This record gives sequence, C-alpha cells and structure tokens, in this order.
Amino acid sequence: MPLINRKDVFIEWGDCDPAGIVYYPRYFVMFDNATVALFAAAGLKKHEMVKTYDMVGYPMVDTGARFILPSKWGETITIESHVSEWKRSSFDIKHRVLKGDDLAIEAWETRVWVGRHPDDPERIKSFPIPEDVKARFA
Ligand SMILES: CC(C)(COP(=O)(O)OP(=O)(O)OC[C@H]1O[C@@H](n2cnc3c(N)ncnc32)[C@H](O)[C@@H]1OP(=O)(O)O)[C@@H](O)C(=O)NCCC(=O)NCCSC(=O)c1ccc(O)cc1
Repeated sequence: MPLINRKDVFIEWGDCDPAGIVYYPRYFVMFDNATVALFAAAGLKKHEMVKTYDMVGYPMVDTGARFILPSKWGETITIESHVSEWKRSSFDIKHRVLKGDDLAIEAWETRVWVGRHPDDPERIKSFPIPEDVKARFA
C-alpha cells in the first residue's frame, strides 16, 4: 500500500465563479498544494529537498482531471494523493477529491525530478529519482 496523504481544503469565495461553483483552474492550484503536502508527509519538505538532493524541483509534464461533482463556497473537500508509478526520472501522481464518501474529481499528474544542466546552469535536466526518495512513499 503506497503512502496516501489526505488534505482537507475549505472552498473559499475567491475559488468560485459567478455560478457559485469552483472555477476549474483553482483545482489545479489545490492539486499542486496536495502534491507538496504528499512529499512533506513523506518527510520531504520542498525547501530542504532541493538542498539535500541538489535538485531544482519536480516540474509538471502532463496533467488532467475528470470532474464528476461540483463544489461550492463553504464546503470542505478532501484530496487524497499518492504516487501511482515511479519511472526513471518521472513519476505519476493520482489525486482523488472526495465530498464525504462521494468521488468528486479524479486527477493525474506526471512530474520529472530535475536538477541543473551540467553544461548550462540556466537550464534544467532530468535526473534519476534517488532510491531513498522512492522508499519514503512505500
Ligand atoms: C522536465 C524536462 C526538463 C525534462 O527534459 P529532459 O531533461 O530532456 O528529459 P527527458 O525528455 O528525457 O524526459 C525525462 C522524463 O520525463 C518524461 N516525460 C517528458 N515529457 C513528458 C510528457 N509530456 N508526458 C509524460 N512523460 C514525459 C520522459 O518520458 C522521461 O521519463 P523517464 O523515463 O522516467 O526518465 C523538460 O521536459 C521540460 O522542461 N518540460 C517542460 C516543463 C514545464 O515547463 N512544466 C510546466 C511548468 S513548471 C512547474 O509546474 C513546476 C512545478 C514544480 C516545480 O518544483 C517546478 C516547476
């Protein structure tokens, strides 16, 4: 069973469109926060991780979502996140948004573990994900 992080998110007024439901780009901000929270739950705080592993970050290369139920101001949703697959330098994350027991959204991301390019520090380049990083999510 992989590490699953659960994050409760209160839906703010500013998250919503004039119809009173969450405007979809706001969810992608919430998913990014959920990924950062998943790494923190694995003991990998972003500002420490970049120093410990001499890396730059884990930029997004693919993402998407399937929206099933809308959410409104004043509601609290729960985002469940886990790493669904590790590859060489890339990895997949799945987010499930729950309203009580009901599935409201399924979302996915592919991110890449990157550091500075050895020939040009202005550029980033993929690097193999350290084994001890992967082990923290088991
Ligand atoms: C990430 C990259 C530097 C990787 O390039 P390279 O170093 O040449 O590596 P590769 O092309 O070999 O790709 C590396 C891996 O990614 C995989 N990859 C690359 N593109 C894709 C896409 N589109 N889909 C799926 N997988 C992909 C590829 O298959 C390789 O997989 P592995 O076998 O696991 O190694 C380059 O693809 C890139 O710059 N892409 C654009 C990234 C971007 O602009 N993202 C959006 C904004 S950044 C962002 O959101 C962010 C979030 C968090 C942060 O900490 C930092 C930034």
